[in-house]
Amino acid sequence: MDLGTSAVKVSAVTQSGEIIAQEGMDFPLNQPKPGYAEQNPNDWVNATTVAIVKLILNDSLKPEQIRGISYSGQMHGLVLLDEDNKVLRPAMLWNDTRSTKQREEIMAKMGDRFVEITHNQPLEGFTLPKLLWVKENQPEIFAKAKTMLLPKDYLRFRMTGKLAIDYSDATGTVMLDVDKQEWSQEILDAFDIPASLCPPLVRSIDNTGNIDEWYSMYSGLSTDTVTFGGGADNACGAVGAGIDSPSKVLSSIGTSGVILKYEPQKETNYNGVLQYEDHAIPDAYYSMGVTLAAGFSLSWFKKTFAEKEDFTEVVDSAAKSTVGANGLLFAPYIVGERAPYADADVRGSFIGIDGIHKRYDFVRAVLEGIIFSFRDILDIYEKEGAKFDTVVSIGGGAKSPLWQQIQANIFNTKVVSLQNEQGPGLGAAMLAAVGLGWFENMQECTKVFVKFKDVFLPEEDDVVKYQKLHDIYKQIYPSTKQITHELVAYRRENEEQ
Ligand SMILES: Nc1ncnc2c1ncn2[C@@H]1O[C@H](COP(=O)(O)OP(=O)(O)O)[C@@H](O)[C@H]1O
Ligand SMILES: O=C(CO)[C@@H](O)[C@H](O)COP(=O)(O)O
Repeated sequence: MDLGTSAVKVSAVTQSGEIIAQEGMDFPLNQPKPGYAEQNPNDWVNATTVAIVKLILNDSLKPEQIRGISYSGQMHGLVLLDEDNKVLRPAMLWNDTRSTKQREEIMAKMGDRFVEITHNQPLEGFTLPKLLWVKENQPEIFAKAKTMLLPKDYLRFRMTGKLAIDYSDATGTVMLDVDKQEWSQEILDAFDIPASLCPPLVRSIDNTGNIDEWYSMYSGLSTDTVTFGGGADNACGAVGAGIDSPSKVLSSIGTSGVILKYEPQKETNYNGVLQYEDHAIPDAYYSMGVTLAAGFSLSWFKKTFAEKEDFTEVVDSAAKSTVGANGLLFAPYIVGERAPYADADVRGSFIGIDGIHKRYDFVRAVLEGIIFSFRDILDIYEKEGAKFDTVVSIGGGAKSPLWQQIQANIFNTKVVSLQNEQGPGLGAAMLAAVGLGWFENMQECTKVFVKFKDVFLPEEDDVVKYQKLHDIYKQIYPSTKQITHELVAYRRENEEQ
């Protein structure tokens, strides 16, 4: 099960790694104020159940055939439960950036020590600043909170009645001591958070209990089906895309965008410039830079300017434009940014709008701007000495061959796609396959499950043009930071009146 931000996607995968059926269901994202991003955890459960029922009824999957279930989940989102395990407030998601004050307080109190423990900066997107926001702004809810879960862990809880979190999602809370691999008592003490809020830690391949009677009745699943720990969606995406060495890089275009590198050693620390997380693969790690609005920028554009049209046709229209969209650039900071600029209040821009531009130039600029932002992350890795020979492209954005060719040209590296762009869902299934004992380890499972499809090679002339355009693109952030901050402040003042 891949619990994304736009939808849940449930895939049925055989012992030889064939995806034999896939069902999904969308759910809404609520943005009631600037910087807020929330979802109702019950929407995740209902949407997942509808997808499971469709698998059983439409795809004729027999419940007793389903041996194991594992989970890939949107990261960092805060779900708070009371003493009866009832949801206390809407989940605050990874792209909710209201907690700048709390982020600053964490740094003021713990500074470099925080980065030493967690290998991360306490950015607004992560769970701890959100928890502190609730503590400060909704003390009556914080007082009632008995358990904190991340999105996929809430889903698992509703299916099994058991509380657990895997290490890859636990690092994303920035409350885990990465060196000790346990909840950081030092951080919990510093911010007066009861340790009992933190659920038990499990490995991604660990058995987390069978489907319980209630969920079996509700969904039609069998109580013989076993669940497994699962992982953060980017960890699972990397597993499903076969990112098993530091020379391959993952490019994921979901709601967010991610450039991710496999890290064999725990000791690596990017001092919070890039995220550093426990992997879903036991005893491995990964680092990544996140563009907050990748697929989200494209979906916003489509919803706003081409609502009734077919998604693929709108994306394909970008082929009518040129490299550089006839001199139009787009910066995808439409909900703020995380990497390389950790700035919750910057906003996006189209730069260079000309009377000759057509809508397809804007579409092209959106596709290119998102990949320029990915290029910024690759630049950080290359400065650190990394050398990549292959980019594996996953996520909804990987449905577009044009977008993958643009990636090959902007990255000046070979891009390959998967037979099914559902990397995180496949990765989750691989965790269940290893958990069930079908394979000795993740490496053995990768050999059978991960299958590549198309290859996109860099085209020399376009590579040169994109290098020039990226140099221009890099000027957008420093040139627009102040202006866009003032516009966000203006909006806040006016919405508060
Ligand atoms: N046909 C398409 N071509 C390119 N991109 C697409 C297409 N359809 C959807 N997308 C993009 O895929 C994104 C969703 O990707 P997905 O991996 O499902 O996200 P999530 O896991 O966050 O729910 C959307 O935001 C959209 O921009
Ligand atoms: O915040 C992050 C990673 O740190 C995001 O990547 C979320 O994990 C959401 O993923 P998608 O819904 O875009 O797949």
